Amino acid sequence: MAEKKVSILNAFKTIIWPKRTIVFVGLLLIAISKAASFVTPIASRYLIDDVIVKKDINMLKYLVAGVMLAIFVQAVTSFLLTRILSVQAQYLISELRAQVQKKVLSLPIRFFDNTKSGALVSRIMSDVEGVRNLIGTGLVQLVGGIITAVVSLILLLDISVFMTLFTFIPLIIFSIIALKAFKIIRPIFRNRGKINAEVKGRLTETLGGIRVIKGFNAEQQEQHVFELGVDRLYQNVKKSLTTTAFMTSSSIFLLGIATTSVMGFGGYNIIEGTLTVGQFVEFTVLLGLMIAPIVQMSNIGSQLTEALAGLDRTEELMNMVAESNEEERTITLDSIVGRMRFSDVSFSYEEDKEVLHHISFDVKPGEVIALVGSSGSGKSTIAGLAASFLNPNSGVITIDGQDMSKVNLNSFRQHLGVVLQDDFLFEGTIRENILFPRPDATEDKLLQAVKAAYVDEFTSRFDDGLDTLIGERGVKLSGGQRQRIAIARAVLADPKILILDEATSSLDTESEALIQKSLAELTKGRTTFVIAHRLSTIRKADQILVIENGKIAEQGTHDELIAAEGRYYNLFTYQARI
Ligand SMILES: Nc1ncnc2c1ncn2[C@@H]1O[C@H](COP(=O)(O)OP(=O)(O)OP(=O)(O)O)[C@@H](O)[C@H]1O
Repeated sequence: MAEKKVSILNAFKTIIWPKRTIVFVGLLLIAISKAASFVTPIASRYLIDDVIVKKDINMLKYLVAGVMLAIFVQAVTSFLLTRILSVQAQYLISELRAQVQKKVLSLPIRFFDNTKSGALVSRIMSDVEGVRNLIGTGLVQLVGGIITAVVSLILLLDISVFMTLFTFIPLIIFSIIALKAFKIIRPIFRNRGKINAEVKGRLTETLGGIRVIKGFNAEQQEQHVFELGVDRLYQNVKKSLTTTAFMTSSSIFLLGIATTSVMGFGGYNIIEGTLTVGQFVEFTVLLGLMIAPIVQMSNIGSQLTEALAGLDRTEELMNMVAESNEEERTITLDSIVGRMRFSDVSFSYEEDKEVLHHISFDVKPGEVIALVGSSGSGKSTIAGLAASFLNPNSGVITIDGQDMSKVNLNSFRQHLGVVLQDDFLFEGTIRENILFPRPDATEDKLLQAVKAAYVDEFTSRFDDGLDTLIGERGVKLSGGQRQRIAIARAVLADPKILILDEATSSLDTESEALIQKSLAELTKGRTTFVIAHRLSTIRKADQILVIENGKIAEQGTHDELIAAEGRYYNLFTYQARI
């Protein structure tokens, strides 16, 4: 994936500007809040110089009332800031997550072959959280901090130019160090997101493949891989911590110098009579008011940096090309009969490594076409092309005479159904799993599908029938039962074109018979591409393509191919893997 940085300008344009009203309200609130924060230090000068020295009770009342009011204003603005900005930021995060997920789902299958799903989960869920710091309190605090620092500076200069300059030099040095540090930290944060995603991705795979890991006694190996991953994460955090630690310690040192100067010069000026005690106290409190946001800014700065890094990655993803190009794919298929033709189709996953060479064949509507051949010969690739998951490098695939590369993918896929080897069932009830391609199907249709796939044969034995929970928290189903649910799902979807990857696992004869019967029901009247592993399926196919090394080695019906005594005959007679 190409590295691409979103400039702050870009983040401003796409995230902050559309929410300008809310950000403006936030800025207004922070300005009010900060203005109120100056009341206490100013009041403290009057308290010492006027109220205490001149014993002015009347003024004391005004001072106390003023300070109370200021504190009340600060409390209210702080509540509103969090309430308005943080809620808005969280809303934006959920909106962005939905957008990113939509984008991810629109990417071609090839993308998913090359990207860990754990990494994608982190892209969708974590990376967009940076918005919280842009729209939320981060940016506003930064602006608030700047306002406070500038106003304090003016007030400080008003009290004593000399003292201010002396305290200011260390602060300038600190700011320069902080800016340099951010430059170092930003790429570290960027990298952290990547490492996090990789480690999470591997962990998800480890947990998903626990049977294989335990089966091969490979826990140690996985532990090792994970330890390396968390160590990379640790090294990354360590690097950023070193920089932050350096920043913190230099801030302590430089601020110490500033404080010492204030003590020295302040004490001297009071003795000399050029500074009142009240002014001295005001100066000290104001200095604190100015320094606090500067120190805080280093924190906010790194938050903003992290936010921008996360958004960089989101932007990268959002710029990827979706599989369906609506401008090129202009043909809409409202209804189809299901005639498919491959004309001189070649395909390669990687450049210069062609895996299918000049494939041509015709499938009539409703025909079952069996793809057989040794492992790696290209059967799944042909099925992938027929399902529009892949696009040919050269040659043309047509559906009902229309060039598939010009057909709108959604309009084609509404006529498509897939039943794959390791079919995907998710947490939920059996009913939900069958209904998922057609959530609005009537109960009648659902029951028909359930019957056709012989799902009722086992659900009738469950107390909750079709509403039985499956998955982690539910009942565990056998391979054959899972397959039948997948078949029922396809029957309900009622596609015109069906891609069927027959399971290789052998089932007991009874299950096998039920699956065969339900498959016969499913393929009736549908153009079916079946990656066939069972003799019974192949025998019944209208057409068999024997694929070898990405080419069609033989083509015909079972009887024709047996009579020809060629490759198929050999596969068949030697009971090789077909
Ligand atoms: N995502 C991919 N990226 C790169 N090469 C791939 C990819 N998928 C498959 N291939 C290669 O393409 C060739 C054909 O693979 P394909 O999966 O179509 O074979 P198959 O006949 O279905 O095999 P099997 O019966 O083992 O599933 C193989 O050489 C394989 O290594």
